[in-house]
Amino acid sequence: MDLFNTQPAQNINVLPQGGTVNYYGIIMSNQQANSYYNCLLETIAWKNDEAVIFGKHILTKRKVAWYGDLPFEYTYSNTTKQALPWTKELLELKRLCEEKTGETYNSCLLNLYHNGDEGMAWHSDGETDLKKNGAIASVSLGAERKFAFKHKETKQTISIILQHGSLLVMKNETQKNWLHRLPPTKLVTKPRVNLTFRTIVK
Ligand SMILES: O=C(O)CCC(=O)C(=O)O
Ligand SMILES: [Fe+2]
Repeated sequence: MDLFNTQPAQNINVLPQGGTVNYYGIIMSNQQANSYYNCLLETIAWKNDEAVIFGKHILTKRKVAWYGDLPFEYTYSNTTKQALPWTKELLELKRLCEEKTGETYNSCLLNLYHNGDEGMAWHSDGETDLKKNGAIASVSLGAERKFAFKHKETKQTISIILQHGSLLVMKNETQKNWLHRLPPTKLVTKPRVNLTFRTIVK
């Protein structure tokens, strides 16, 4: 028994209603987290994210990558990407998430935020080829960042700090009822890598 555990318990829902978000806290040793962080920075096929906004092609500062079991096509921000085959480290992290959450995943979207200038605006992960109400497992490596939820109707907001080597899971009706974002901040000068393991249905 961990008498001095200061993390919220993983079976506690961070959301008060309309969805389930479990924060598991740090799920690996600091050494493991450092080594995944360094390795992913070097081995992932990072690309500036392409988005189409009002018909204009733009490149975001944040970098992204998309991996999966099959060369799935994945459309978001009005552009289509094709999944690359898993790397050794991504498969290890996928299995760790599956073991911790009791769910399975077949794809992973990675984000690289170079510093606090880069973030992600309010959205929900409701793309049509994602499994409806499927779990999304989010692993954070590198700089600690704030992550926030906003209820679509009540506008209630909840925020949480995502630590180096931590796991957060969003499931059930979270995407239907809540938006989430990674707010930009002047306080963070170091990179953060985020991996979201998802289930694509075709
Ligand atoms: O960087 C994060 O923690 C969240 C990323 C996210 O919401 C997404 O990729 O859909
Ligand atoms: Fe998201």
